[in-house]
Amino acid sequence: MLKISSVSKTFFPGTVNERRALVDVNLTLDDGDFVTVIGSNGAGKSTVLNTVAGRIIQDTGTVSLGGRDISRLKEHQRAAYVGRVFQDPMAGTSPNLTIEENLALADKRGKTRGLGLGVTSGKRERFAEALKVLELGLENRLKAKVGLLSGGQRQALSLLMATYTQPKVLLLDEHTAALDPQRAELVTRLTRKIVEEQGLTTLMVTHNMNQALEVGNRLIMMHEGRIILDVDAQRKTQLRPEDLLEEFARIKGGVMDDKTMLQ
Ligand SMILES: Nc1ncnc2c1ncn2[C@@H]1O[C@H](COP(=O)(O)OP(=O)(O)OP(=O)(O)O)[C@@H](O)[C@H]1O
Repeated sequence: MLKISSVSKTFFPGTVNERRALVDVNLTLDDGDFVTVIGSNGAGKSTVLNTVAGRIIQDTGTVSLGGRDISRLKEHQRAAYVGRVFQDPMAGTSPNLTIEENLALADKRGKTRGLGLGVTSGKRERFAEALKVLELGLENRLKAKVGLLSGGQRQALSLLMATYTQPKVLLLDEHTAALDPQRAELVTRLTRKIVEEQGLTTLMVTHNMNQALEVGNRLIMMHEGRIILDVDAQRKTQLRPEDLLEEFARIKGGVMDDKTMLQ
């Protein structure tokens, strides 16, 4: 279970640049919950993910995973529990290393690092088996440098790497946004498959409302640092993107003018 309790975060407090990124955010995910997160620009979506990952430490409140308070753990100390995929396909992989070396890195995540990235034949077999899930034929290219892969292939590999050691929570930060529609579709399909097969507890930020409605078993909408809407699985199946825009306008008394929210 992931529990975010009364978390607030203000950047540059007391200055002209003060930004209240999170205001008393409460969110509990049961094991296996797959929650999509939407909201206007600057709503606090990435900051929520950053506080779970430990990249940002909240001012007040706590974050706990499986009943353990991880609030004060540094990002690298949470690496064993938290998998993350970013928007940039280049961010999750090392271009100068081969596919199998990248997977060896993923395999070591959160463990004490040894010196080299020695890939034994046993490991190689396991990597090849895992790569088959992606249906991209990468299992036949274990010794290819990752820098040679396309953006979509790299993002699929990033996803596999982020989930390789079955993290307690998976954080997806607009991880399909930089891909063309076909590749985005592929990575979305793989995401559903991997999350479902491993029963991963997942938070996925997206600007694509169709994707937010189609994927996962719950949806939250954020605005100005707060969760303003929380939709369960059943209600989610009945909603259309237009309904979300209407909900936003109803709650905030304004119009969602972010074009990207209309995708
Ligand atoms: N590291 C930081 N330093 C200073 N301000 C930050 C930092 N990270 C976020 N902010 C500010 O906090 C607020 C929330 O930002 P956040 O990135 O969480 O929004 P978001 O919902 O992910 O937005 P977007 O959809 O535009 O990516 C914004 O006002 C942003 O400028």
